[in-house]
Amino acid sequence: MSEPLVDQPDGPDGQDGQDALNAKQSAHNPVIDCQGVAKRFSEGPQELEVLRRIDLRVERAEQLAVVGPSGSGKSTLLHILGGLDEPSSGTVQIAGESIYKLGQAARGRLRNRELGFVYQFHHLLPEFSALENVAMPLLIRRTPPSQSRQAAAELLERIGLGERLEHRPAELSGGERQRVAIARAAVTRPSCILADEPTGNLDRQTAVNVFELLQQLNSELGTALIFVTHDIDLAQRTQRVLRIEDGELK
Ligand SMILES: Nc1ncnc2c1ncn2[C@@H]1O[C@H](COP(=O)(O)OP(=O)(O)OP(=O)(O)O)[C@@H](O)[C@H]1O
Repeated sequence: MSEPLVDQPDGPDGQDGQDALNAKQSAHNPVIDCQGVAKRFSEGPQELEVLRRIDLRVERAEQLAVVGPSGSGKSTLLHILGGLDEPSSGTVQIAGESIYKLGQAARGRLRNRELGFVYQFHHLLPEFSALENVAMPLLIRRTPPSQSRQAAAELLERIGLGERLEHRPAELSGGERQRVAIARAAVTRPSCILADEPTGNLDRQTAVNVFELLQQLNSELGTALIFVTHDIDLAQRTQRVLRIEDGELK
């Protein structure tokens, strides 16, 4: 996947004001509304239909898990919902805006405003400290550096990493790295965090801790959560569990 983890700023001056207006107007829409989505991949002469007839509304502050066998299309669905991979057909609205009708720059801004992403592997920048990694999405939005660092420090302290601000990823445990990655996704106060097997690489207790952090952000900040997982126990602890089977949501 070639999309950056955090979107680069672009667009003419004055765009920030337009984006703020859009954000205000869209606050009453579902976070994500996906209708009639299908996804086909071409494999030489053959076509692989991974998803078909997917209808899904994710409301503000909702939490849901997506489960299904390996290769059933969970990650593909998450990428489509997150504006990272265009569906073959169907529509995806994020905060009321049809993301795939937008150009790349506006699409990036909408993603940056509304969504945060967490992956199985943390994808933190190795040469930067935990604090700098978490501040990065704010700096990219042109938030002043002192304000970005303060917001990052406050969030890291809130999630129990106040003693690790200056540590680089290599100096953190696997669970700590993943918590930093979650803080990076949450620091912009997105409407929704899309998490693709965020606990897949962790031991049981660390996985539970990381999952509970996502739930804490959901309840304290009202951030909706879409959680792709193979872990049925954790999935059952979310409000709603969706299963992908034969390319459809059950
Ligand atoms: N870019 C692509 N080109 C061709 N086929 C693809 C592409 N991306 C995914 N696929 C295929 O789509 C199917 C679904 O893949 P996906 O990664 O969404 O499954 P998944 O449910 O997330 O699997 P896992 O649980 O193993 O991570 C697989 O058969 C995969 O090979």
